[in-house]
Amino acid sequence: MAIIEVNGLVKRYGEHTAVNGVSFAVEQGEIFGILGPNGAGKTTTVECVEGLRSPDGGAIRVCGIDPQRDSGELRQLLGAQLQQSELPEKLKVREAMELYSSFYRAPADWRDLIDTLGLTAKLDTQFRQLSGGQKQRLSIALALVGGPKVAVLDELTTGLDPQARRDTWDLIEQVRHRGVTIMLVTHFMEEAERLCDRLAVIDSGRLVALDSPAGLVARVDDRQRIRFQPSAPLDHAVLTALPEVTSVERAGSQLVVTGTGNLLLAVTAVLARNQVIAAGLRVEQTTLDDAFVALTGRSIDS
Ligand SMILES: Nc1ncnc2c1ncn2[C@@H]1O[C@H](COP(=O)(O)OP(=O)(O)OP(=O)(O)O)[C@@H](O)[C@H]1O
Repeated sequence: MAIIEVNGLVKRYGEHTAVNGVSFAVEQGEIFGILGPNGAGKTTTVECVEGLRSPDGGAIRVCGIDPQRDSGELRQLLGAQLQQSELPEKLKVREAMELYSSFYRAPADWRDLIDTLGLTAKLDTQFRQLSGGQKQRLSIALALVGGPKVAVLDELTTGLDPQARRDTWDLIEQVRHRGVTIMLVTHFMEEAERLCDRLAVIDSGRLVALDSPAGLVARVDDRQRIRFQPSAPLDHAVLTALPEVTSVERAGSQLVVTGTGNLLLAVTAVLARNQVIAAGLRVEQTTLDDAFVALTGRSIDS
């Protein structure tokens, strides 16, 4: 069952069309990622879903509710991660949880949530005295305190160190196991690959692909890359002549051979016939990064 439906969403800022006809449906219990480079229209899309921005075209439903028409009801169903700057510096963790849970008809047990998030020892700590990771975890707790059916998390792990990032991913898995549908905005490939069931890839306001991370990679092709240092000069033509090989490039002292099928076997057989040893040989599969470049024509960081 679709819990979020976005159909032909258009949002303009003056002359600039930030979101241009984006459609997708998020199923109940999914972790659904919105992936795209800076300025792609990800935040604008989720802000329309959250009812914070009014669309210029298209339709949105969250649990059957129009976010613009019934924002009061939406607040009870949808938990959004706050931007950190939205909390007063002197507010204590306990006060924040009590205040936010008072906004909801059927709030979750906030002590339980704080415990799961590892913040129990910080209940009497002011917001300004929390570390970056603790602030981030508090913002997740506040997104979940209303016992929402849907949680929208924007740039969940930006600014966290690698360990805190991994801990946050584990936490999001736990939240999903509580039955919450999660919409996650990210520009971290590893996060998208590790957490999301499906990804909407957005570029310049348009949806360019919608699939599982593995599906996106498979969609690009089954290209592989082999990297090695030849022990003796090798005529590239002996490799390019192979039907499995699509290209041979030199990278410093290494050769990078790209191709499909049983590339490794074909290349190593040719090397053996030519009495060339492949030092430091590595096989690299297509990654989500490669898929992103193939889909959008650029790297996510560019
Ligand atoms: N309030 C606004 N007024 C005018 N233009 C805006 C406004 N908010 C966003 N934009 C523009 O709309 C486009 C999409 O912005 P949006 O914040 O949705 O992108 P994003 O994919 O979330 O980017 P980022 O990853 O950098 O947060 C950008 O070109 C941005 O400059």
